[in-house]
Amino acid sequence: MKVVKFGGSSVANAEQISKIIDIVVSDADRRMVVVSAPGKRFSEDTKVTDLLIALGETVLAGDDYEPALEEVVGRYGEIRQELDLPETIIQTIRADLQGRIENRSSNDLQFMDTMKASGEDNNAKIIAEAFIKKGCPAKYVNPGAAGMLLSDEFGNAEVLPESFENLAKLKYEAEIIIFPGFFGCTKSGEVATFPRGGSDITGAILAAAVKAEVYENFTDVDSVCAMDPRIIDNPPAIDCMTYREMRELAYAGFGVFHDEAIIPAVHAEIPICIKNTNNPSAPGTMVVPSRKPELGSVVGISSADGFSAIYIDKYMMNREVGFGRRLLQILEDEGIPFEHTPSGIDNMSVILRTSTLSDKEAAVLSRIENELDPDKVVIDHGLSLVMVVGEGMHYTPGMAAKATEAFHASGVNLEMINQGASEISMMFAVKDTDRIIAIRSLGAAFFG
Ligand SMILES: Nc1ncnc2c1ncn2[C@@H]1O[C@H](COP(=O)(O)OP(=O)(O)O)[C@@H](O)[C@H]1O
Ligand SMILES: N[C@@H](CC(=O)OP(=O)(O)O)C(=O)O
Repeated sequence: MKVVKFGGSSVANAEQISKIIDIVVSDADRRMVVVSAPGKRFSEDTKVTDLLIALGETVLAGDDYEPALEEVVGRYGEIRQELDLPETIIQTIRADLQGRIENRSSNDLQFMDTMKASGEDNNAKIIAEAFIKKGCPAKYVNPGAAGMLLSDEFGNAEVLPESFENLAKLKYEAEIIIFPGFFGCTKSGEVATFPRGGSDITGAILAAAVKAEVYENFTDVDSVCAMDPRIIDNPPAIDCMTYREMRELAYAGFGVFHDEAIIPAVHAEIPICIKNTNNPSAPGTMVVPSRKPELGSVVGISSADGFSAIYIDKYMMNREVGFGRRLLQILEDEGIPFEHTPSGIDNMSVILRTSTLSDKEAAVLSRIENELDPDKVVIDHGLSLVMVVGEGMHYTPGMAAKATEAFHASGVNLEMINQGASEISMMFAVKDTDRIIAIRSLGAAFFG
């Protein structure tokens, strides 16, 4: 059995939906289909999830939400018309959205999740109808009813372990399952969503639950590229990579696959194949537990902006037992996760996502000053992380030198390096303004 996930670009309009039906019916093993909400039909278009966020925010602001609601309904209306499905579907979708608004929770985050989740939920219902109309027995399955249980961190939920056993039962269904991605429900029955891009996570959970032979993730590129194709023209394609490589690259900027979607696949050892809905015969990129890399080879280079660094200097820090723990405790108390902590004998830095600091920055600074008595503490913003990743980098001398020479030659100032924490990656922090040039210079150094 194969679990297949189609991203927003693959289900953005009737033409794309017709392609996904052909892809599914062309292989009898493709029994479970996870779908996203309609994505962008052209580059300046707006994803339905973003329209739903705008609708939810209009409702919360107490403004007239009818135009925003009609814009969402209009997107489904166009799909329905082109697929020649009954008009009643659109009335049902409008009533569904009205119901979500009228019965809204007093918890704004939970309400927003209910609105966001409707994107995939209503699309899955339409797509199931489209399969049936083409004579292919298919069935919409509601994630909550099927036992996709999530934590109650609305907008950032995680799967609960019992979900896997609940969802395993779906493999006995006779029809092709059409399963909306991106959401599930909490133990108390409230809708909760994964982080943005989370339909990839739904697909991986289902694949692990039913012990699929492969998790096929269909998107709009032939393969994962060694660098973001939006930054570099014609980057090399990746035929095969490991879970670890994909996780590291996805975590820092490879938008093509969600980094958290790797975990369920790793646990169940399900290979992932990333393929193109617009060119399904292309082999795609395989993501597998292990591979034999060429020594010294790099598989990919990714980058992401939106990071900050806390720099702390304190003479004799190395003698102060518990300094690091107390620093991290302050972040824990404030609910701030950290990404990297490079340290020296008298200094320690913590890299974190700027969005997680938000309004807590002053409190964090004052606690560090009062509780850790540093010689100096500063918080720097506007940083990007650049990751160079490859199983082949392990035990290969000269990899960092090659990267720093490339930075030097292109005038990129390095703010921080973290090498060795992970044996398959090097992390470089640079100013946001240097990110693109940093990627291009590394690309030239490692891929020619
Ligand atoms: N390293 C990469 N390789 C391929 N595509 C990438 C990479 N980094 C970013 N992308 C972008 O990811 C896009 C596909 O991801 P996404 O928009 O989430 O697709 P979907 O609509 O299928 O969910 C591609 O169109 C491409 O622009
Ligand atoms: N629709 C959701 C979830 C998702 O995974 O979408 P996509 O497959 O278009 O990345 C989002 O936009 O975040």
